Amino acid sequence: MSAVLREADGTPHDALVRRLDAIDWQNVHDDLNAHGYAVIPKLLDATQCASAIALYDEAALFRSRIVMARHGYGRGEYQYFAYPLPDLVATLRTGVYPHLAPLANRWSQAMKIDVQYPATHADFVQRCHSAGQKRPTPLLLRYGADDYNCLHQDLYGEHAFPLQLAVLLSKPEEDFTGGEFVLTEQRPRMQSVAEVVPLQQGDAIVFAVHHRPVNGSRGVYRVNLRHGVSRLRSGHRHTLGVIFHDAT
Ligand SMILES: O=C(O)CCC(=O)C(=O)O
Ligand SMILES: [Fe+2]
Repeated sequence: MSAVLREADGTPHDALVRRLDAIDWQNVHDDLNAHGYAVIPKLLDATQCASAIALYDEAALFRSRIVMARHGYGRGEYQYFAYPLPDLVATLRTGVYPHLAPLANRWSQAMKIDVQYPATHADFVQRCHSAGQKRPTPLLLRYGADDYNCLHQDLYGEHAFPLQLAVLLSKPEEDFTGGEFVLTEQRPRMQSVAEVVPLQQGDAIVFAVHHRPVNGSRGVYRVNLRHGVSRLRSGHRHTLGVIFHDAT
């Protein structure tokens, strides 16, 4: 291959940045406004998914490992990355954030929450660090047969970015069965609604961490979201989770 071609192809980092730039973010915002989540098909290719799964066994990359059953979180395990984050994770975190911050700000205003988010992730994470939230929260999750993830919210301190991202790294029906991504919405004085989100390998889901605004007949109200994973019937399932705020 000629040097010119190599330059044009660029590094894996460049490829992911180009992929992020090609996304129709208005469409992502529209889906988030309508449903509280948006799917970005094929955010990562099969090679990127395989490299991300392989990171799980590199203990030095992580700051802690959680066995979910020990805490009543479900069954399965996950590990939080340490700083510095691996390239792929850092690129996703800093590359996706600026596309979501404008929507986060509109949601704040709609819900009359007195918080605005800066345009860059560097500035937002600086805010977290100044408040003592210094530990990185991106994580890799690993589930086997009969494992599941209880409905939860990834809040780790006073500062919380209202949207997060998860990428399914494994192939449904081939690598695992069952293990569906589930979201619930608790509406004021009403019963909760559940939604199962079908994902393919490499698909990302962007979803509300905690609250989102919904337009009702008497103005905007707040719904409370939780997410989790239904029980795997067989196989292994890996996910990469990207949360934008750091933890205390
Ligand atoms: O494994 C999943 O799909 C859910 C992961 C999760 O809870 C997260 O990324 O915060
Ligand atoms: Fe989560």
